Amino acid sequence: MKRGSLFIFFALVFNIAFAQHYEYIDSSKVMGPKSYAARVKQQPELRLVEIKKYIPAIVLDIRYATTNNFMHRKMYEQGRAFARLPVVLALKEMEEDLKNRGLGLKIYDAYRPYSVTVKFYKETPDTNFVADPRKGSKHNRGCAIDLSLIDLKTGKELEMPTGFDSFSRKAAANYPDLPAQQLANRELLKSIMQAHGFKVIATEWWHYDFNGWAKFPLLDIPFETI
Ligand SMILES: C[C@@H](N)C(=O)N[C@H](C)C(=O)O
Ligand SMILES: [Zn+2]
Repeated sequence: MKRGSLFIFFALVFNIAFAQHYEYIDSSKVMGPKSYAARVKQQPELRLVEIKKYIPAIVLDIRYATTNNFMHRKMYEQGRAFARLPVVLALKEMEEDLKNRGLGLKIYDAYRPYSVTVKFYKETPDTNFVADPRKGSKHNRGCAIDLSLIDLKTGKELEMPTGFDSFSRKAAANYPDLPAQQLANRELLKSIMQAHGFKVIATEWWHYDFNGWAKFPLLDIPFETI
């Protein structure tokens, strides 16, 4: 065998041996760090960016970087929030609108690596509240944000129907039987998010998908490599 062919042969064997394989999905549907880097070189306008860098005043409460979450353990090494550039630009516009009303944003979660979605599902296989890893989550595409509103004067969250990740009926985006102030706050969040290109999911008042999410592939990239 010629040297060139030998090199290609070993490169292929190496790739097959070390490529990431997933239990629930065709592995070619999930981008790892290498293929993501190649893709964003061609389309930098679709890259993941750190939300704080674009919106410094945004408040982060990244629950999966703490033990205060439904898994009761740290799922992320770092309490950081990333999303695709168009998502972050929409959030930035929204934050500017909100500032004029004395309100701000608090983020609980944004881009989430696919392998974390798999861990969620294995422990809580309830697809009302946790994405099915056969399809992946919009979070894995860098196109979903879990968030709430805060009062800029006090820094406190506006009163909402439930806490974050309360996997209950009351958490539904249209749950009707609530105190007037909670309903008003939830609906305010909904109308502002809709006006900026986001859509709430039926089961969780805090979870918003960015319109056009389907053109962004699923990713499994740790925060440290972004
Ligand atoms: C786990 C919860 N915060 C969430 O994001 N649920 C949706 C359905 C998801 O996993 O995409
Ligand atoms: Zn979510």
